[in-house]
Amino acid sequence: MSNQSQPASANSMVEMVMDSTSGLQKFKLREPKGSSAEIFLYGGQVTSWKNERGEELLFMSSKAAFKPPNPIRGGIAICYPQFSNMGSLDKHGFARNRVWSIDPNPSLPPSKDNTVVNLLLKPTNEDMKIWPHSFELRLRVTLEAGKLQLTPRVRNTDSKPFTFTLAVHTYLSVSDISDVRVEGLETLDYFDNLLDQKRFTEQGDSLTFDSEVDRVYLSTPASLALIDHEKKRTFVIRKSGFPDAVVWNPWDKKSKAMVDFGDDEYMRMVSIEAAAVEKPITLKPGEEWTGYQELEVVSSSYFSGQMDPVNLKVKS
Ligand SMILES: O=P(O)(O)OC[C@H]1O[C@H](O)[C@H](O)[C@@H](O)[C@@H]1O
Repeated sequence: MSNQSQPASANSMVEMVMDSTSGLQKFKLREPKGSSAEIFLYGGQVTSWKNERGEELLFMSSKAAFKPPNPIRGGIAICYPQFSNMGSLDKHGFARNRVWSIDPNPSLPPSKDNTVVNLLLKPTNEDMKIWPHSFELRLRVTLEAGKLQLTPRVRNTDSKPFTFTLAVHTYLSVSDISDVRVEGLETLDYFDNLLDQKRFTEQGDSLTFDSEVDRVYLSTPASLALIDHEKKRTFVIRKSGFPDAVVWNPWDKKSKAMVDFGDDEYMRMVSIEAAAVEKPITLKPGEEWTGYQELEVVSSSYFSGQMDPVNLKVKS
């Protein structure tokens, strides 16, 4: 068995277990300070990230179907090789509907504490029929105290170039959608998926929610922040390799239309996704692309909406 099933250090642990409810295989990670994460081989999907007090930081729907070939409604999914309906494939591509494997050759330097899982997805013959490009999609998930890091990589193992879009579809858990704000998107242009992907410019000081939101923000900064007033908690989303950021909340009507989502669950989640959407990525044979998304959770007492997400300081 891979060394990923062994204790990584004295107090950190990576083990592979069978999820008793779904019968699917998953990794359980625990780092020395006591925070934990779970990653399913199905979809390469992160389904849980808990702080050291055992509080869940990601949103997972109570109606999520852990039954292939359905995508899992919540956690963090990799949308590849197509974001949303921007191509001929089913929405968000097929990576989230496939069983990934353990990456035998992650070829990345080991991380400090080593609470890491390395996954790999290669196309099947069936996949090649709908998307005829040979690739290796890797995902490294690293858990540190207060931080969850995802490093997706795509290698072209074909003899001709191919082009893809990719998003790290992250459902963050919030106390009340009406009481949170996203900072870092001010003055940016976005495509509004609710208005035929027309381009607009963000006018507000920060993004708040009082109706359905489904936007692709363009040329976004390396850090964004989601401030949860009631929980006095801030998620900092740091990213590289991803120029865009998708922000999504289905609100009440769409929630009712989704079979794997509770009618009121939109109140307790917001999806913020590091994404490469506006300018699809082209890889020549042998080339590799690397992206990175880090989530950090910090306690916050910022009520002014004036936080600088890069430095985690209140702007003067
Ligand atoms: O229902 P799903 O296929 O999982 O997609 C859920 C959502 O994902 C993204 O955030 C898109 O921008 C939305 O348009 C979509 O509704």
